[in-house]
Amino acid sequence: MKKISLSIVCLFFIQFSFIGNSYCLNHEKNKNVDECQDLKCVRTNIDEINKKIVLLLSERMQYVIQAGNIKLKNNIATAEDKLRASQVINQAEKFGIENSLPPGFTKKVFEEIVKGSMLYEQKDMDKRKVKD
Ligand SMILES: O=C(O)C(=O)C[C@]1(C(=O)O)C=C[C@@H](O)C=C1
Repeated sequence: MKKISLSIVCLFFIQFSFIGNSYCLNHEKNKNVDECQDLKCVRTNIDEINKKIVLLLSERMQYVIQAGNIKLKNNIATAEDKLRASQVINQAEKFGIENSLPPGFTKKVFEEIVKGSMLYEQKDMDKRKVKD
């Protein structure tokens, strides 16, 4: 009942006010995990975290592309740096464990991130090589 009346109030707000609009559509966002007691709330927050992860990956990729630019300037034609890649993965795995993630989880995620980054960096470097 409480939910239905809140929805009616929200429908009214969405029609007539910007502040009400954002409150009604966003009030489940950024709830801490203990405040989230239903799947809808949990999934709303997971979706928001996913967006933050994607934004960080996009920012990271800009630095990866810049690494490729610097390599080309220094006459290095290969994006892959195996030593650095394994340092990045091991450092992330250690930090993951320190932050309560299951062993091996962060390693797997970062293996994919670093491999995908390297392939995209190489593609971009090859494109530039042809152009210059
Ligand atoms: O540090 C570099 O040289 C990069 O190009 C970045 C990066 C990474 O994603 O962290 C990508 C490819 C290399 O194999 C190593 C590391």
